[in-house]
Amino acid sequence: MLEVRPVLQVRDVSLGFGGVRALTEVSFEVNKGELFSIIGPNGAGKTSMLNCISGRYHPTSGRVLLNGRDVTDLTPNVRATLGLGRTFQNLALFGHMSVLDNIMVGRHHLLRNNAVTGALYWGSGARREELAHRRKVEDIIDFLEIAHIRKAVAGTLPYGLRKRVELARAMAVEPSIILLDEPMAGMNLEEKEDMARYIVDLNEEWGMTVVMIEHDMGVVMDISQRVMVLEFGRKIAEGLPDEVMANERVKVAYLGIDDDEEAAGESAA
Ligand SMILES: Nc1ncnc2c1ncn2[C@@H]1O[C@H](COP(=O)(O)OP(=O)(O)OP(=O)(O)O)[C@@H](O)[C@H]1O
Repeated sequence: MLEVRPVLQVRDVSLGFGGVRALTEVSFEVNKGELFSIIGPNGAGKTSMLNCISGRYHPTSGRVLLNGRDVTDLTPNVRATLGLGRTFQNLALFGHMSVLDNIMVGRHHLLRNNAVTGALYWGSGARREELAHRRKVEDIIDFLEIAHIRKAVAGTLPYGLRKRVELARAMAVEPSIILLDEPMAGMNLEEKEDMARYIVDLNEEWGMTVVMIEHDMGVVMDISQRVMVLEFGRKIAEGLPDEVMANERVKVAYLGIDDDEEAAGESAA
């Protein structure tokens, strides 16, 4: 039987900033094709965890494995070449560049022929490669329905569209897993619904493995296949959305609902 290897394995990851323990021995795995969300109250360690996975932070202890390979000591750029894509909580687009150029930047490391060889051998391999890249980028543009703004300067676009362009750029890397840091933050309801649909399609139609941090609980519970809950840097629950919602510790820690208190309140009334 074929072994199903997780795309992402996080093993006993701890992270400290001076006296602050941002993460304490957190372990979890994400399988190919999953849409996995990390939730928790403010300061629970969600962004710290995403940064440990992407390589922006290095865990004080513990390991991070990508497609079975230990990447703990590798830089974010090397992790990107190994199939890790990400978007940021605060947008990280090149504001002065066009939408198309922003997306092409995402594909830069995939270009085998660089500018010099491309100039020398234009008309052969480099040209074919360039065309293949353009086609891939066009697929992404079609998928995210941003064809009408391809030439627009990224910095001039409304926030919701800039978030979509950022997703396009992350997709352009052709990652085996994509990390989404609060993809709906700052969006209105309509923009949120659109983004949720793109994420679900990305997962279901493109088969992309997704790890998402998101504060909007409704969206998280609607679209995630599995959810992990952090509190004070520790994992307090992991499972199907319904299981997590029903978990007593989660209700108290995250939602501020205590069933015992509720029952006591009802019987006193
Ligand atoms: N660069 C840093 N330097 C010092 N402390 C940090 C740093 N980054 C995070 N922390 C601390 O680590 C803890 C976890 O923070 P983190 O931002 O990971 O939580 P979070 O769950 O993402 O919070 P939020 O939902 O508010 O974004 C917090 O106590 C935070 O103050």
